[in-house]
Amino acid sequence: MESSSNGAADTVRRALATEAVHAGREGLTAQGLHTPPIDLSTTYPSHDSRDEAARIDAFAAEGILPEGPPVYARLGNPTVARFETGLARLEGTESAVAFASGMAALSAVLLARSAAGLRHVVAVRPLYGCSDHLLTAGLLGTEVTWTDPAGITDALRPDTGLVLVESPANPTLAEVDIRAVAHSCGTVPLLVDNTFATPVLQRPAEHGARLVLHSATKYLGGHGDVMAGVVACDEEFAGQLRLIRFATGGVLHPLAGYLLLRGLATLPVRVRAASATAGELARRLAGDARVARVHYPKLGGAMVAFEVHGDPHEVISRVRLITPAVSLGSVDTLIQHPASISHRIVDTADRHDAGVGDRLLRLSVGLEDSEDLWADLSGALGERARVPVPLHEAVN
Ligand code: MET
Repeated sequence: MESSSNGAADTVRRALATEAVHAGREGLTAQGLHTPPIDLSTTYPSHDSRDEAARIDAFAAEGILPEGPPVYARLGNPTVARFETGLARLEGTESAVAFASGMAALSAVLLARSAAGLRHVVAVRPLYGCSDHLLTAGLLGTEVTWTDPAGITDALRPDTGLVLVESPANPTLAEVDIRAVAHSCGTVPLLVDNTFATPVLQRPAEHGARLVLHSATKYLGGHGDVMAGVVACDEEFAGQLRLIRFATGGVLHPLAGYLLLRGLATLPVRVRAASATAGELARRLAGDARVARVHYPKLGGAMVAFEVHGDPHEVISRVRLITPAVSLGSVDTLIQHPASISHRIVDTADRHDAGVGDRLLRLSVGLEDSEDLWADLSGALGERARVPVPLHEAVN
C-alpha cells in the first residue's frame, strides 16, 4: 500500500477523524503535491492498442480497474477514486463506487441484482420518497415487497436479490436494529441507506450490511454544492457496480469527486457540531406547546422532524435565517415539508402508513449558533395554534 500524504504507514489502524483527513490522499507527497489533482481527462492516450485491449478485457471480466490510466473516463477517474477510497475507509469496507447521484447509485445496485436474475426486493418504509417511488413503480423491472423489520425473513423469496432499509429513515428518523435486520436477511445482501447517520455515527457494514448507500449530496459533500451518490461495499460487489456504471453511464464528475474528498475531511467535525445543536433544538421543540411531536434518533445526528398543531406551510413561510428548501446536510439549516416535497411522489395512503403525516416538518440542522436558530424557529412556529387547526389547502 502506498504511504499516506504525511508519510505515516497505512498499516496502523487510525481513528475516524484522522482517516477523514488523510484517507484518499495517498501518494500526494511523493508527487510533490499537497491537494489532490483534478483529472478532467475523458480519454487516456496509449500507443499500445494490444495493451488497451487487454486492459478493457480485464475490466469487463470483473469490473476490476486495471493498473495505470483508466482508458476512458466511464471506467474510472483518479480524482473520483480518491473519494471512493476515503469513503470506503470511513465506512470500513473494501471498496466504494461513486455515481452522479444517490438515485444513480441505488439504480446501479438494483440493476446489478436484476442482471443476476434476482429482481425481487424486500424493503422497509419509510425510505426517501424517490427510493420508495423507484421500487413501487418498478421502473427498473424490480418487484418490491414492503414489510417491517420483523417481517423480513418471511418476505424473502428464491428470487430476492436485496433487502433495503434506511436508518435513521427519511423523513421520520425511525431507526432499525441493523444487526438484527442483517441476521433476518440470511444470505441476501442488506443495503442500508446511511445518508442521515454518516459513518461518523454509524457504520452499517460493521453490523452485517453488505452495501452502504449514501446520497453524497448531503453530509459527505456538506456544503450544498455537489450532487453525488456512493455505495460502500466489498470488492466483488464493487466490481459489479463499476460494470453497471460503465454500461449505463451514471459517472461522477471529477470536480465533484474533488469536492467530496474535501468534504470528508471535515465530516466528523461538521456532524458532531450540527448534532449537538440538533439535540438542543429537539429538546426545546419537545417542550414547546405549539409542537405536537418531535422525532429525534437515539443515535443522535443533525436531523430533527416534528409535527405542529398549526399549519406546517405557515412555518415554512415564516423562517428567515433557516433556509426553506429540500435536501439536507449542508452548513446552513434547511427546513422542508415532506408531504409537499421529499415524499410528494409517494402515494398518500402509503405515506401515511409509513408515519409521514401532513403536519410533519423536517429540519436539517447546520452549523449556525443554536440560539439564533431557536429564535428563528420559535418565531416561525407563531403565536397561536397550541391545539390542532384544520389544514384547508390541498395537503393530502
Ligand atoms: C427532490 S426531493 C429530495 C431531496 C433529498 N433526497 C431530500 O430528502 O431532501
